[in-house]
Amino acid sequence: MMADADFADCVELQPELKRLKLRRNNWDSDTYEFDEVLTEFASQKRVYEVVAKPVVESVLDGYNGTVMAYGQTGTGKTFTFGRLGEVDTSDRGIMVRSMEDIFTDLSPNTDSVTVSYLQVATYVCITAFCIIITFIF
Ligand SMILES: Nc1ncnc2c1ncn2[C@@H]1O[C@H](COP(=O)(O)OP(=O)(O)OP(=O)(O)O)[C@@H](O)[C@H]1O
Repeated sequence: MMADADFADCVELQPELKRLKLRRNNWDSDTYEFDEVLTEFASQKRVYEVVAKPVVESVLDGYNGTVMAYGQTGTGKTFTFGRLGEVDTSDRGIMVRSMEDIFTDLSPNTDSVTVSYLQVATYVCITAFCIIITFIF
């Protein structure tokens, strides 16, 4: 068994600073700043509020919106977007939460909604998951 001192995480998340640190080695690292850094402890609600809710709100103001997840296979794109939350409603993903907010806001007699959903896989198993929402008044 390896002693703790023999290895260290090469990626360090600093959510409170909205930063991600990539260690090159023990004495050198690069730091990247983001609009938001979400850890594995972030709830589906928090992810929705940070990532997709602003897009939904702008859609409801008449703009087109796209939310896209991109990453290696198994990193959680389907979980983050597609969970229905049938057993536990707190599991609901971005697509369900977006629809809830859009259909709460619209007037069925005058408004029309189109939703496109796309999943693509590249040959190295990096996949992208995308929802495009258009709200037409
Ligand atoms: N935030 C999370 N909390 C708990 N489990 C998660 C979370 N995100 C992903 N998982 C689990 O990790 C596994 C892989 O997630 P998922 O299928 O969403 O990955 P993916 O990026 O869509 O993969 P692929 O590109 O192969 O479709 C699943 O078992 C899923 O339940």
